[in-house]
Amino acid sequence: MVVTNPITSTVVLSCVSLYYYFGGKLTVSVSLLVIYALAYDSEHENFLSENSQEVKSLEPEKETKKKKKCCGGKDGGCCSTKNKNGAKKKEGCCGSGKCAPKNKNKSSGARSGDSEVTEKENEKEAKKSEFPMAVDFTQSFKIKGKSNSSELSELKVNGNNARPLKRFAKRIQNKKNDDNVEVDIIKSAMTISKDKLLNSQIYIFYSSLQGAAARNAEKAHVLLSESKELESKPILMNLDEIDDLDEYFVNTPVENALYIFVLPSYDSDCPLDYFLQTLSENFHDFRIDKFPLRKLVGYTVLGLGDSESWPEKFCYQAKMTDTWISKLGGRRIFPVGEVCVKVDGEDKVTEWIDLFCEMLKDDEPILYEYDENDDDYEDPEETNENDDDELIDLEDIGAVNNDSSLGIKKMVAKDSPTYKQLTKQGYTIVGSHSGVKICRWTKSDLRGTGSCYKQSLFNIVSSRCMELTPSLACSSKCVFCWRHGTNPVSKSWRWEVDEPEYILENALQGHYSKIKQMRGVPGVVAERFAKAFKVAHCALSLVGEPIMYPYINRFVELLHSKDISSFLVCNAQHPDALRNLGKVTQLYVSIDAPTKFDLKKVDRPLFKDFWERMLECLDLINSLQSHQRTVYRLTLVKGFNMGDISAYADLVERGNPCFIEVKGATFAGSSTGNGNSLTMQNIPFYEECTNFVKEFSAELQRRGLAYDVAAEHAHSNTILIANTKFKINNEWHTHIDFEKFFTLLKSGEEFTHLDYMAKTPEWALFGNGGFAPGNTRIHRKGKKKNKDLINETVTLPPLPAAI
Ligand SMILES: Cc1cc2nc3c(=O)[nH]c(=O)nc-3n(C[C@H](O)[C@H](O)[C@H](O)COP(=O)(O)O)c2cc1C
Ligand code: SF4
Repeated sequence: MVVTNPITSTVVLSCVSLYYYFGGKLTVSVSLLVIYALAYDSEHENFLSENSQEVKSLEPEKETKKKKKCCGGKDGGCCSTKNKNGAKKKEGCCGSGKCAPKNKNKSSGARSGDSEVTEKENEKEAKKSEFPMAVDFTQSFKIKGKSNSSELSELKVNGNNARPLKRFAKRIQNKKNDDNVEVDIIKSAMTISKDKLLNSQIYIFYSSLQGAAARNAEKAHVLLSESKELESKPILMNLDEIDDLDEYFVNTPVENALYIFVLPSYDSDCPLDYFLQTLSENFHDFRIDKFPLRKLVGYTVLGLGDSESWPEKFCYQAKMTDTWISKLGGRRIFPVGEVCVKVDGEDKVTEWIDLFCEMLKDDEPILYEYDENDDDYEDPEETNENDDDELIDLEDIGAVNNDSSLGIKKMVAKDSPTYKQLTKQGYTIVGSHSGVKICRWTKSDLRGTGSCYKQSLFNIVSSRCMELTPSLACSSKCVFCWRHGTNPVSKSWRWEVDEPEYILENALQGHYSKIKQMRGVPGVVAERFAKAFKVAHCALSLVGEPIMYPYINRFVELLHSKDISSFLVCNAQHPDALRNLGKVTQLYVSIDAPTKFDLKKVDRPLFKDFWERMLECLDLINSLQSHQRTVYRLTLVKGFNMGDISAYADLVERGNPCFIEVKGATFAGSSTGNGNSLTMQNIPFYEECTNFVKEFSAELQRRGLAYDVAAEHAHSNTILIANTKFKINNEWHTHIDFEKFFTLLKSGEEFTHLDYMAKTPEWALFGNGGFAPGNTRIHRKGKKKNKDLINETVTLPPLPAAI
């Protein structure tokens, strides 16, 4: 029996309850039911009889119920209710008010002949109706906007909504991030204008009291006038003779103007004061466009001064000019030159002008802003979101590649997600398996704010260092790796191989192109910038395992033939490659943990016999490769590998390296996606690193091993323990004499690490901080100063960001 009337349902339920209550006294219940039915019937005619009819006509009723729902048709769909005879009783549309014809026909034969007039009446009636209209709420859960059939089918096919919906959201997020990245790139790396710099009209402004600036401005004028590539002859102008400075510094004389300033500095009254005052006033004058000089194609400043007599105010007015022109919207297209007329002479001016002329021909994008924080580590969120969707573990690909039917593949093909990911992170992918990336220390050194720790420990100048790997693939997945496993992993080489010549040529090109982009960044030191175009060192590390590259020896030889020193870092997992390695300037072995158990935890190596492999490598360091300058690199991760000093000492005893470089890990964000669960708690403080090193050194000495703490670079939590054979006459010689290295190499004679060492400077010795003189230390906002590091630190006033 089907009971639909709510009152009836209540009565029946009551009866059943009473039946049970009275212990199955059916008679009582039935009598109560009959009494109620009689009473109800007298009030509602034929209640029982009508209900019995309803039961009989079950199928038509079903249809009636169905039609009470919104038809969900186009234009809002039609809603209708019918009376018990099946005739139209009430009608309403939940959307536009139009009834979809399909449903009209279906609902009843009586509807087929309805006229438009009737429809309108019905609409009115529906509006008057007190009953709520039926609404299909399933529509509310559909994804808004343009439907994407593939997304929807993905949702359907999967069956489990959680995962695809997450992926869907992720992709939307990716899209958003991609857009942001694009905007940022456009903002920070835009070229000056659509026109080439060579098509611009150059104005050379100078101011001079004693003639030096006038002479050098004239020199620039002559050199630029001789250039056949410049479309217009440059114009030379004495700032002090311009009647109305606004003609040039509020308005611009022509549309394609490019300004060069050749300026002295005077700490006493001079005409330049008026010029600088005018610029400052213009900047603060609310009636003037805030950035009037954005109309310029670009500008640059060459300062002349005297660094001996005015070290504190060296070229300060040239720097002020740079600041104001930039504040007024000018785009710096070349680093500010600072020439000391006493020390450098006028050759340096010529050098600056020559390089400037070279740069005019370049279409390379120019960075106008540079945030050092960008280089520290990638945004973990950004990296993580692609972990499971896009990045492919190349070990797995390797397995696929073993299928001979597929042939040898490229390690990182141009159209692969890994390629996209790595280039997004700033890598220049060279060929199919090498990468080059300008390191943050290179940028920092270019800006005069300090080199990396390898300068204090070994004499590497960061602005002349290229960071490169000939193998983006690695055989470990270290927890502290700043790539978060975005690089390919594999135990052995399974890919196409590029020739060393090709890699080096293109890597240098990629490196120089990134250096060029730095020419507009505030603070770039022109002299370092010029020298950066002659790479002197190559750090073969970056990401991946360089020693896996089959032609690593040929590659290193090629570097040396160009007077580029080689610093090769290996992960101690490839003893065969290490056995065959030729001479390198310095050979690193990463010792990421002192015990088998810890090493597995930290490095997550792919090899099952990883521990035996490492020990074999250490034996090689102590035998076949003992002629090399060998370094153990320890990366300290709190809670992972800082405990067992005695076990570390065992490894030192085994390999007997020249140096032990101890470095606190840097936080590269944590990522659960690839098992990297590091947090800031795992990053040791400098004091913890120094304590570790002192204990370590004491343990080595206790065993009769000749090691002691030698140098440091406190800024990057790095300390060097050296074998005391590098202490000559009680003075540490941990630095490298590069000239000597190349001379020895070219001589063809055999030589060892003891033949090209150089004295460690005072500032680099342990306890002195290791911050190289000639640089300005900048403390980042919010970063607590370490009381041990207060020597030679200056906090610079913020430079205006160029527009
Ligand atoms: C009185 C005086 C003050 C100076 N003040 C500075 C100074 O503050 N900073 C600086 O770098 N050079 C300073 N210099 C050096 C000049 O800037 C330098 O000699 C410059 O080449 C002069 O250019 P000019 O011959 O075109 O006037 C000063 C020189 C003099 C004579
Ligand atoms: S040695 Fe390494 S950290 Fe230092 S500048 Fe070169 S690439 Fe950068």
